[in-house]
Amino acid sequence: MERSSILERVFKLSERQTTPKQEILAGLTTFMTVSYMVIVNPLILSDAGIPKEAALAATIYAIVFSTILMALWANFPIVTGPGMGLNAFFTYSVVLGQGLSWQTALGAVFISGILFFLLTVTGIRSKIVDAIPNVLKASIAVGIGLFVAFIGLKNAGLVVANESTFVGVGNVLDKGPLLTIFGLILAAVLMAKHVKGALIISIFATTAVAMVVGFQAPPTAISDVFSATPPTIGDTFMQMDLKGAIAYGIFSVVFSFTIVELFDTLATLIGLSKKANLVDENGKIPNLNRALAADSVGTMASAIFGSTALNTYIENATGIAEGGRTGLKALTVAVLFLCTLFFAPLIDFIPSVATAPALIIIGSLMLSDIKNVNFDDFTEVVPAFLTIIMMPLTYSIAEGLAFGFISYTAIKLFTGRYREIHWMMYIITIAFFINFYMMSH
Ligand SMILES: Nc1nc2[nH]cnc2c(=O)[nH]1
Repeated sequence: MERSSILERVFKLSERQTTPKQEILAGLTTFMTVSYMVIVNPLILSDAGIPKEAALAATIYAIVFSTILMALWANFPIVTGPGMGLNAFFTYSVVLGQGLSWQTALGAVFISGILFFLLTVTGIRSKIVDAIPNVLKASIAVGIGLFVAFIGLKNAGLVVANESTFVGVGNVLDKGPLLTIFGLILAAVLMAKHVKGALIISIFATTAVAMVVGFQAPPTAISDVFSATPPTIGDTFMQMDLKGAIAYGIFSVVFSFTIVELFDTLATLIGLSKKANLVDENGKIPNLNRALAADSVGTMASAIFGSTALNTYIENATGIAEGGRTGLKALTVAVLFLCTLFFAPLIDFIPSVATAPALIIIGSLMLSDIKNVNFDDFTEVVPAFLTIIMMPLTYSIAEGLAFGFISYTAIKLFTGRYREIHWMMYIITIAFFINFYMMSH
C-alpha cells in the first residue's frame, strides 16, 4: 500500500482537511513550545530526591508513550506531558511537605491514573463533571496557575521567606533574580510576537547569559551536551510503593491528583478540540473518551517509569493554530521527544533561574478561566476565591480544593440554596473534613 494511503487511513487526513506537510510542521511548532517540559520536570522531581537522569528518561518515555496512544488510537493532534502544578504538588507538597517518600508519591500517582481510567470507561466521569459546580471547575486551573507561578518566582529568588511577613521580595539586583527577569521579559516579548518556541528560546538564552556572567559553569566537552547512550530509567522503574500509598491513607493526595487530571485534561481537551474543529454536528467530540483514556493510561505508565501525572498541555493550541488536526501531528512530536534522549547531559547545565520564567508564563496562560466565575453571586465568588488563593498560599493544590469544596457546600447550604448542591458534593465535602481530621491527629 502506498505510504500516503496508509497515513490517510490511520489519520483521516483529507476528512480533516489537512496534509502530511501541514501536520509535520504543526508538530514541529508544538514541540518547540512544549519541549521545556523535559528540562523543567526532571529538575522539579529531582528536588523530591528522584535521581535526575532517571527522572529525565522517565519523563520522556511517559510523554512518548501517552502521545503515541493519543496519536494512533485517538487520532488527536494533542501532546500530553507532566502537568506543571502536579509535579510541583508531588515534590513540594507531598514529598517535602508531608514527608512521604517519592516512591509512595509515585504510588499515589499510579492509583490516580487507575481511578481516572475507571471513571472514564465506566461513564462515572460525566456524572462527576455534572456534580461539580462550574465555578469550582473554573477556579481549579486558575489556582494551579498561581501556584506554578509562585514556584517559579521562588526558584528565581524573586520571592523569599520573611520572618515577619512570611514572604517578601528577594534581592532583585542579584544575578539569579536578574537572570529570571531577563528570561521572563524575553519569553513574554517572544510570545507576544507569536514566535515559535518562545519558552525554550528563553530557557537557552537565559542559560547562555548565566554562563557569560559566571552564574553557571559552561559545558567543556561534546559529551557534556550529547551522549550516544541515552539515560535509563533503571533507578526509578517500578519503584512506586502502592502499599505505602494505600497504608498512609493519603486520600487527599490521590483525590487531588485525580481531580486535577480529570478537570484539567477535560477542560483543555474540550477547548483544544473546538479550536481544531473536532466537534461534530451534535456538539460531541468523537473519540473524547479515547483521548481521556490515553491520558490516564499515560499517567499509570508515567508512575511505573518514575515520573508524575500527565495532563493535556494547553500549549497544544500553538500547533493547532498552525493547522494540526490529526494524530500525525502528535506522532511527529513523540518522535522529536525521543531524539531529546540523546541530549540528556545538557540538563545539568540549565539553572533553575532559567526555567523559572517558563513557570511564571504558564501561570499567566492558566488565568483565563477566571472569566467563567460569576462575580455577581457572592455564594460563588467566595469558593472561587478560596480555591484560587489557597493553592499558592498553602503550596498545595489539595488544600485549595478542600477550601473551595467545603466553602461552596457550606455557603450554599446556609444561604438556603441547597438545591444547587449535588449530593456528591456533600460526600466530597465530608471526605475533605475527614482528611483534615486525619492530618491533624
Ligand atoms: N492544561 C495544562 N497545561 C499545562 N502546561 C504545562 N503544564 C500544564 C498543566 O498542568 N495543565
